[in-house]
Amino acid sequence: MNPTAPASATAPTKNPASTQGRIGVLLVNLGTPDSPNTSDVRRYLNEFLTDARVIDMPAAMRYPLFKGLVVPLRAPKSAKIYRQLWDERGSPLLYHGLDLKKLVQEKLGKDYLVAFGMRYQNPSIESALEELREAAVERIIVLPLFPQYAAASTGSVQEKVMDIVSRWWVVPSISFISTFADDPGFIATFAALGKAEMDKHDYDHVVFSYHGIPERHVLKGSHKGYCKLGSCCNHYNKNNRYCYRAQCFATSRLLAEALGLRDDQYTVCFQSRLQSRLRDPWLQPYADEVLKEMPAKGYKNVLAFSPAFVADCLETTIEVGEEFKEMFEEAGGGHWQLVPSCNTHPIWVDAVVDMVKRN
Ligand SMILES: C=CC1=C(C)c2cc3[nH]c(cc4nc(cc5[nH]c(cc1n2)c(C)c5CCC(=O)O)C(CCC(=O)O)=C4C)c(C)c3C=C
Ligand SMILES: [Fe+2]
Ligand SMILES: [Fe+2]
Repeated sequence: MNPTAPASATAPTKNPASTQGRIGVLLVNLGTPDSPNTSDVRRYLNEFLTDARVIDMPAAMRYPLFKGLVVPLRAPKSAKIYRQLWDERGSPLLYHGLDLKKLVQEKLGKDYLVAFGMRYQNPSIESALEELREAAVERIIVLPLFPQYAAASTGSVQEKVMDIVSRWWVVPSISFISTFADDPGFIATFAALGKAEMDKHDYDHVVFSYHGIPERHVLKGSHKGYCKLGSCCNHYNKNNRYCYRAQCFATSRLLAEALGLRDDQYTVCFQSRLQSRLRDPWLQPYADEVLKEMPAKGYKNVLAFSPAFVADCLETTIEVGEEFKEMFEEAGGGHWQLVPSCNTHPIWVDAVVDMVKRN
């Protein structure tokens, strides 16, 4: 060592500034078309239904079948329903997401930067992640806005995020909130929304209708073959934490408890199955079949929750709120009411903030 050399040449300069930056929060929902025009709906469905986590068949079959056949046939029909959904602010899934982002940012304050992206279409996950990268966030917490983990929803978001970030030269620390099926704040939000409806009307039965997925998807994710799609899903534990069916049952039990419902006062069912010629079974019972049988069982006034969604969208407002209502009334039912989703309910905003801070 040269004793005459200045200390600064050999020792690193002291850096008084901390390396600590803001924490990035990425909220992600599924996605929606840019407009309800058939061409935009077609582009959305093409991206959605060629995702290998949604349609889990070899690409050589998936592309010709879905891009070539299913989507061209489905797009005009879906566009018609999307036109029914669209309001002056556009697609509810999008504007509720952007509103939530703003409110969560306000509550989290300047130590956090909150971004919002969609798995399919816009704003893209790429653009949201780029916003966080530009701001040199210290780490990223990803919250896919699906209460119950499914490979087709949460898993797809995770894969997309990891794919993008893995191509960055500097890969930041990153963590995922993979399920919040039993989160107390999430349950408290739906309980409050449900109670508000129960105060307005007397109901003889409650329905918890979840987005369906193929049974195969559940079994593929079963830990060491634990899930048999039977009574195993009635208990939510470390062996089936990511079993979609067990999570839906756990959410329902907790909601029923919060609403003071006995076991015989509610029914769990699964909606929105994609009818395919392959006729693969989806999670059952199917919601449309369940609700048509209700009037004959004496359930004339039914309150319907859709707790697989934290924002109103096509699947809640149109499918449960309008199509199911019509089917129920045609089957002899009296009053059918959809409980609105969490959207920007203050308890939900606090729940998201809590989940982020706990992570
Ligand atoms: C709750 C999370 C969701 C899971 C799990 C999920 C699985 C899944 N979905 C399809 C097919 C379609 N879903 C569609 C709409 C849609 N799906 C979700 C969420 C989940 N899907 C949302 C939030 C929405 C609504 C988006 C909106 O813009 O409002 C559609 C498009 C509508 C239509 O044409 O009917 C399709 C198709 C499959 C095949 C699947 C699992 C394998
Ligand atoms: Fe879906
Ligand atoms: Fe299970």
